[in-house]
Amino acid sequence: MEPHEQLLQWAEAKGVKLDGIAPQRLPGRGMGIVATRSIQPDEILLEVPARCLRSIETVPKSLSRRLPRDISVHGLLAADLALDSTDTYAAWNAVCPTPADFASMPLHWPPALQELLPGPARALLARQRAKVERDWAAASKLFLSSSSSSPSSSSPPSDANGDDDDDGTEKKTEGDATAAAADASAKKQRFIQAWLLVNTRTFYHESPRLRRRTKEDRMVLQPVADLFNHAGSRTGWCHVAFDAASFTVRADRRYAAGDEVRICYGRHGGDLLLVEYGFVLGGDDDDGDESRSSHDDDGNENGWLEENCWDEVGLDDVLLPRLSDSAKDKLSEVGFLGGYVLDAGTVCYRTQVALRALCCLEEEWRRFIEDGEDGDAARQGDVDRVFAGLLEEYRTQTIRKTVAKVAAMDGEEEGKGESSGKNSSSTKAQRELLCKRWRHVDRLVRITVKRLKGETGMNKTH
Ligand SMILES: C[S@@+](CC[C@H](N)C(=O)[O-])C[C@H]1O[C@@H](n2cnc3c(N)ncnc32)[C@H](O)[C@@H]1O
Repeated sequence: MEPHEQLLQWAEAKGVKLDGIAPQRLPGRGMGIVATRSIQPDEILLEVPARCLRSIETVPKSLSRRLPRDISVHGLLAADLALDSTDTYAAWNAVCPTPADFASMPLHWPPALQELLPGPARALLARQRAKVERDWAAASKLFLSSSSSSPSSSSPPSDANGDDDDDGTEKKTEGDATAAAADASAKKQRFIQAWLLVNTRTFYHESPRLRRRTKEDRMVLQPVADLFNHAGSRTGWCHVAFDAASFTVRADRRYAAGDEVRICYGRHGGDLLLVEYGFVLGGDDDDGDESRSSHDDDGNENGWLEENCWDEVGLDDVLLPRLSDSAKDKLSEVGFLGGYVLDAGTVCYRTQVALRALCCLEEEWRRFIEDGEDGDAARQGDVDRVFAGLLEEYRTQTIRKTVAKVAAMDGEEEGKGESSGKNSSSTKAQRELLCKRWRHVDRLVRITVKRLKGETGMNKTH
């Protein structure tokens, strides 16, 4: 029997109900959920009773009492996943991604490649790393203490894949510094693997205990529901809801047998999806060739943006280096320094403010902030021209050069990093993912340049 069939057997015995759907392996997406018959809008496709959740409530006391009281729920669940040596969740663990599957996560990329991520993705990665390190700092004592291998059993822990090569207790007593360092590193890697599982598979939930936590930390794991992939279109994803008794997933529309059924992880742009989930949505058939006129350029319904309608491009790297120190001070005073973005249809108001700090007189700039964009229509054309120039330069000087640099990198050089995916095929996949992300950035920038040049003013902000 396939692991996902065993998971279903285990989950259904615990009260999980699937109706008209089943897990299936899908090319390029790992596991996913597909319709097994035609489905009508509003049908309940999945019910996961609260007793099946893996949560702060299910972490054994033998583990939680040995961790700091203020450890995040994320850290606690990761420690539980990494150190659980019982077979309670064996059927569930067997369908979870392996460390090799997580080679696509930028956290595991070689530093040379991480440095070439778009600015917002680099910032997200730095925040993610800080969270991992904070949680590891809280959990590491337990992992590294000699008797800590398995708080809930006397046998050594095994990870989700049965890759049980960790005999930490013995190594530590050898007094061998090298072996101890390798052991510590392996334990940290195991923790990070579990941390990423939690990061990519949890659902927002509220229980009395979770309500005492920050919103960001109100997370639970649920079996089977964690096999739904993400849809980034405005429509075309099922509704997920919970109450005290259960989670339910309800069909948003009709599905034919064989259609993939997805949910929406949130209104996430491409940088976030890449850093937090390790994938990039949307086609990749565009090499930036200006001579080809693609319907995608207008972001119309059939284009690539349909697949990730919430995609956006961070512009801090475009604008901040252009601003003088005094312009930055002024922007900072009014709360508009940084955080500049554009999407397929709009350029954010913060960007408009920063652009005027670049190319308008101070009184015009102040009037714009006070009156909003409508008070400044006469200057909009000049601002658009300057902005289009900056974006075109960004395309030639940053985007294209970065894509060329990534394409020219070879796996051996990258392998010097601390990547978990050191073999050349995984680093090639990492490079392709990064290039794909940059090509999407390029397309959004190109769409904006066209609009700036083709219209008298940018009348949309967000
Ligand atoms: C909650 S899991 C979904 C199930 C997952 N595909 C699996 O094999 O277990 C989230 C992960 O699925 C993958 N994923 C989700 N949506 C995707 C999509 N639209 N395209 C490609 N990969 C996707 C990413 O690797 C993400 O980190």
